[in-house]
Amino acid sequence: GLHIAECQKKPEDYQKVYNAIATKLRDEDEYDNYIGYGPVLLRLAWHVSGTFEKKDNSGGSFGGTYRFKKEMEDPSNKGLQNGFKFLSSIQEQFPWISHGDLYTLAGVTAIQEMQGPKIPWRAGRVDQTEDLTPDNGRLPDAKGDATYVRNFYKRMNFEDREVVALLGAHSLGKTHYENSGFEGPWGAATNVFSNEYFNNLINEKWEFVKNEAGNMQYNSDKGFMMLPADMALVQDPKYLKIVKEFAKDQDAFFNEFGKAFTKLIENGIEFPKNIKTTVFKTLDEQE
Ligand code: HEM
Ligand SMILES: Nc1cccc2nccn12
Repeated sequence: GLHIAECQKKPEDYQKVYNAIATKLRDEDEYDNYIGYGPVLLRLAWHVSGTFEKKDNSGGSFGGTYRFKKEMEDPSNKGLQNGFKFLSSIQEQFPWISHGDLYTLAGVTAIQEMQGPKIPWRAGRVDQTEDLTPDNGRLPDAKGDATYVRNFYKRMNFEDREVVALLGAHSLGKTHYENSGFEGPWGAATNVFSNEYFNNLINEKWEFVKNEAGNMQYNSDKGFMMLPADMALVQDPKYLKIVKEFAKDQDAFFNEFGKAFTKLIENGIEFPKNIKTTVFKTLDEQE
């Protein structure tokens, strides 16, 4: 059955955690050739939530099971240990926060501090025991085509528009051979949230090439790259229509992403009425 959220702390307590993560993001800006920790924290929040299986309500962000070996060492999670290590000092400073709340709050902080949309967030995830750790293999394959991507996200109750919006997060950070067998973009990696990904999909001239790890990927002459699963969004007519809309209208993209990301990090959890939604202030808004 659904997990019921439980929370004893107040919204201002979580704003303190947000501020500690946001301050550390600013201080430790050299990570990954000065991309910073934003993208990898966002990917961590997505990966701990993307294990959700609606059929038996297993996986998902509630239990914080990423902290256990089986999930941390899932090949799909390679590289996320950098995000986990970044959060260890935050965990020490706020020992009362559950792991699921910490990982998802860190993803929200990363998005907002990278000038992305506001992401409504609720506390109350409760650490579960190791036996509830979901098996490896629940996260999507980068080689998937549009049919694969559409079917994959059905497992988490996401429709086309939500899927296209969520993939817009690929305007951030980069791929690394040592993590996933894909590499790039070169020089153009960013840490500012935008709809650039959609404009690149449409406007760049793409070449489908075998990379140095033996995997096929799309490269553009401007140094951008796309995964096969990215390119699926312009190969499928229904996805393409939404890509074109988000390429033109950044607000529409931001709006859709904000809703879909909250849904992603809350999948499988029931929040009692007394647990209020928090919209955190960015550091800039508090200065
Ligand atoms: C079809 C679905 C998806 C696939 C196949 C996919 C695959 C990948 C791969 C292979 C990487 C490179 C990892 C590395 O080499 O370090 C990556 C990076 C990334 N992904 Fe996705 N992803 C998907 C959906 C998402 C979603 C839904 C989000 C967030 C909402 C997301 C956020 C990110 C971010 C921020 C990075 C950059 C990480 C960094 O720079 O360290 N991805 N993704
Ligand atoms: N930055 C980034 C990360 C992951 C996938 C991806 N595709 C295009 C760009 N991109």
